[in-house]
Amino acid sequence: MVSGKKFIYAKAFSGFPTLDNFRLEEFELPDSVKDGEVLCQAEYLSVDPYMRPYMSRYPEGVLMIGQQVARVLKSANPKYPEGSLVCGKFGWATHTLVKPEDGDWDTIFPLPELKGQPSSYGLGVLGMPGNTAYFGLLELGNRGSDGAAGAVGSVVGQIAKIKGCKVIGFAGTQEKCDYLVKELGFDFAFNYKTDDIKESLKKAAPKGVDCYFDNVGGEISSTIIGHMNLYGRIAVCGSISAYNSKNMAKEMAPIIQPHMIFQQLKMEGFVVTRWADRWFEGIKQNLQWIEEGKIKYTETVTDGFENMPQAFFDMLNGKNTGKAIVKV
Ligand SMILES: NC(=O)C1=CN([C@@H]2O[C@H](COP(=O)(O)OP(=O)(O)OC[C@H]3O[C@@H](n4cnc5c(N)ncnc54)[C@H](OP(=O)(O)O)[C@@H]3O)[C@@H](O)[C@H]2O)C=CC1
Ligand SMILES: CCCCCC(=O)/C=C/[C@H]1[C@H](O)CC(=O)[C@@H]1CCCCCCC(=O)O
Repeated sequence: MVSGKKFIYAKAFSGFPTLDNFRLEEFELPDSVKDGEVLCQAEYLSVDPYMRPYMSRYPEGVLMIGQQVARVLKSANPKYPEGSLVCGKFGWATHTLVKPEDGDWDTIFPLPELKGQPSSYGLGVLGMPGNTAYFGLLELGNRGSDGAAGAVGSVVGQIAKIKGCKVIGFAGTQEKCDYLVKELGFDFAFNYKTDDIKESLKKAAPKGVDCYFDNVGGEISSTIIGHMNLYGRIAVCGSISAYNSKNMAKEMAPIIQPHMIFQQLKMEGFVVTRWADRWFEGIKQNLQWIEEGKIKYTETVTDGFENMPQAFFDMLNGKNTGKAIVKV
């Protein structure tokens, strides 16, 4: 018998996740596939911030959610030949039997041609996080990012540079700040754990901030918003500063409304799937920028499927630079 492994969401998250929240199980793989079915084997799995807040929508006992790049092991579906690579929302599992339906690209789609870039980039700059940066920035905002050294923020800042903006990033270590400025070409990067946000902004943006790409929420965001110029724009992408809170709805941050009113700011939240119909445009453009050397990208790779929870904790703790990935 050949078996696969999967992580079950065993106990609801409360505060920062722990090993108790997960249970590793084995399951039997089918010997063959039926008409239309595909059996996939994970090669790379993604650990993302959304997994922490999104799991509150699910009961205990379900498979942990998530996306992966997988190889087709067995196929009875001509769109997914054996040996080809797919991107699948298959959860934290080493193997997945799926029957792709027409139009259900959200569950599985063939990994696009990445022209020699690592297939794992399909979970990062050439996938959901890269598209979040591309559409979120170009459709809703511009310039300035926090959570800047991660999968989304690192691309946001580089696209903003491509578009001729002055870019300021915030990240949690001096090494990440050095990486943003020296490697990625940000104009300024500050350590939000040690630098005073107001003083940093006075130095880097003495005339104020026009646009803000918000990945973190909370006090830092309120401070940045308080430094924004007339008619400034805020793209609200995430609020990771509160994802591990026991009660996110009760988190307190300085009130932003007076500044929003007097500076007549425009703030808009988004989920990247809003641009599902343009998904491959984002991937194609980010790939072109990588090939032209205009976007640089890095990953923090954890080896071993069994280490999925640890990789998840590490990402939430800021141990990753660029995209946090698990290699099976
Ligand atoms: N709206 C949408 O459609 C999407 C939204 N998102 C959001 O974008 C944000 C970034 O995601 P992604 O790039 O994948 O993740 P990252 O690769 O940036 O990883 C998460 C990072 O967040 C930082 N972080 C952790 N805790 C805090 C905190 N309390 N305050 C500030 N920073 C913190 C850490 O870096 P550090 O060392 O700097 O602290 C960590 O490395 C998240 O909020 C996510 O939910 C992502 C995809 C789609
Ligand atoms: C307060 C929570 C904000 C979370 C913001 C965020 O990170 C959103 C990420 C989504 C993105 O917009 C598109 C996605 O793919 C991310 C979420 C995917 C959830 C899938 C859940 C279903 C499943 O896999 O079973």
